[in-house]
Amino acid sequence: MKLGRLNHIGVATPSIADSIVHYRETMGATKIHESFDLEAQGVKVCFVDTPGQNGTEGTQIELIEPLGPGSPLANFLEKNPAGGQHHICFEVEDIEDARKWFEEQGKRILGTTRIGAHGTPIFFLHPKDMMGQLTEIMETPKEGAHWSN
Ligand SMILES: CC[C@@H](C(=O)O)C(=O)SCCNC(=O)CCNC(=O)[C@H](O)C(C)(C)COP(=O)(O)OP(=O)(O)OC[C@H]1O[C@@H](n2cnc3c(N)ncnc32)[C@H](O)[C@@H]1OP(=O)(O)O
Ligand SMILES: [Co+2]
Repeated sequence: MKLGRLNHIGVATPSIADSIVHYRETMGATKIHESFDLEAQGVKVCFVDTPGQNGTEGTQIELIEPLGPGSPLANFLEKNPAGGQHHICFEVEDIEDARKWFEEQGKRILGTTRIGAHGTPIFFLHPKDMMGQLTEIMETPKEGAHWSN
């Protein structure tokens, strides 16, 4: 498996509305997308784009707020009521190859491969197996490709 670009940093927040004000007014972000509900993942999502430099592609902050009972963010926000950095997400060319790569190393994969907020397949790796970092792996978006659960 070859590691691809950093797609996003997931930031848990008790209020996307408050976080938008923070990113716009304190951080000077100019490209903040409309938020949307991702019920299957138990989160409300809002992307904040950060521009690239010297020809490199920028990346995104993925603001996530709990949605509904049993959200995967519930415990995290209980421990960190103000929110904070929750996960990092890297792209890979082939999600099944990546899954095998991590499985062969004995890393715990959290649940199934499913469709994430960017419309491509994703899976999560347990933070305790990943140097303390909850890690999301996502297949690189490809023109014309369409995935569904
Ligand atoms: C927007 C959609 C999608 C996308 O397309 O980008 C997303 O990003 S969705 C993001 C939200 N979804 C997920 O996080 C799914 C995967 N997460 C999980 O399966 C669980 O949240 C978890 C990581 C297994 C934690 O489960 P939980 O029930 O909350 O367990 P604990 O609180 O007991 O935690 C166990 C242990 O792990 C530490 N921990 C928990 N979360 C994190 C974290 N985000 N980063 C680092 N460490 C984390 C926690 O502190 C516990 O450690 P100890 O206290 O030492 O036991
Ligand atoms: Co994510």
